[in-house]
Amino acid sequence: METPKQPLIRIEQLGVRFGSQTVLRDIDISVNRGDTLAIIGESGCGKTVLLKTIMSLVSPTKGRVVFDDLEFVKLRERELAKQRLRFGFVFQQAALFDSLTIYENVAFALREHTNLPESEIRDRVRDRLNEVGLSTQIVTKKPAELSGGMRKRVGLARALMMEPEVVLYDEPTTGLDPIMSDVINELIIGTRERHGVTSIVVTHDMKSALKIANKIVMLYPIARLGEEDSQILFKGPPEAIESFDDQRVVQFVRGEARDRIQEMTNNETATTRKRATSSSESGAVDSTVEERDAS
Ligand SMILES: Nc1ncnc2c1ncn2[C@@H]1O[C@H](COP(=O)(O)OP(=O)(O)OP(=O)(O)O)[C@@H](O)[C@H]1O
Repeated sequence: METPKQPLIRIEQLGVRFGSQTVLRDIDISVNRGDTLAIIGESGCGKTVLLKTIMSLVSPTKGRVVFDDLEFVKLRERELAKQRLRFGFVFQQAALFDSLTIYENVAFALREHTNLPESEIRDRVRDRLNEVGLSTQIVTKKPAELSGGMRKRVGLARALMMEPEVVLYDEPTTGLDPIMSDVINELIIGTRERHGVTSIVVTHDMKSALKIANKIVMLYPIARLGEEDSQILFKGPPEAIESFDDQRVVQFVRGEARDRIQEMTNNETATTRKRATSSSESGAVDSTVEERDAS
């Protein structure tokens, strides 16, 4: 009998806290080789923190992340740096070096981490740029001379240069028009098909999540949960999320605010009252309350 495949990434009972603020609580997720996992959820629920914890840029307060049987937090700096080369990142703002040309940006990791001859590096830069639909005519330009969509594609080309096994995307379609968003979706799908990479995509973009992912995890902000509630509202294939029986999930998928505006107003009023009470108790004048009331 065939032994079941071990997931490539195992996130087990993960918790992350910053001071008194708990951001992630009891998170269990497994990602198989070749999966595209989309992590969705409203602003501030901890998506980016989760991505950073996977890379050990943030340390867990509880639980662990295991990548290919390795716990990054237990590795020495040098070994950690080596293992991180198995990952590629596509950051929200493309995070290119402004003072470097596009060529220098895309070639950067190869120049830093390999002894490849410049001719080989040039060929790879050309191939990767072509793969994301960019011509080599842009190589002498600086990032500021490109559109947002072009910069994101340069960011993807750069992330692929070291032939990573896993690509992490943080909000890859944010700030792009619907056509360019779909170009990025197609590139994420194409990258997985061509290079067999495993992808983890943090996104607000439901359309994108439904199109690119074979697994979706929806997180919820801890502050809105009871102590015993699970922070993962949904975990499963995209086809199951649209008919999922949880109003919080339905609202997010449909992009409906419903009672949220009232709720935000109530929270704001409660905060203002609390400030007013404490300042009148201390005899001080609370200018914040006056400013808020006036607006
Ligand atoms: N290094 C840090 N120190 C303290 N608090 C942090 C740190 N990083 C993130 N946080 C807090 O953790 C919470 C979750 O942040 P995170 O960036 O993961 O949210 P998100 O779901 O990605 O939001 P968005 O969709 O708006 O990008 C926020 O309240 C944020 O202020």
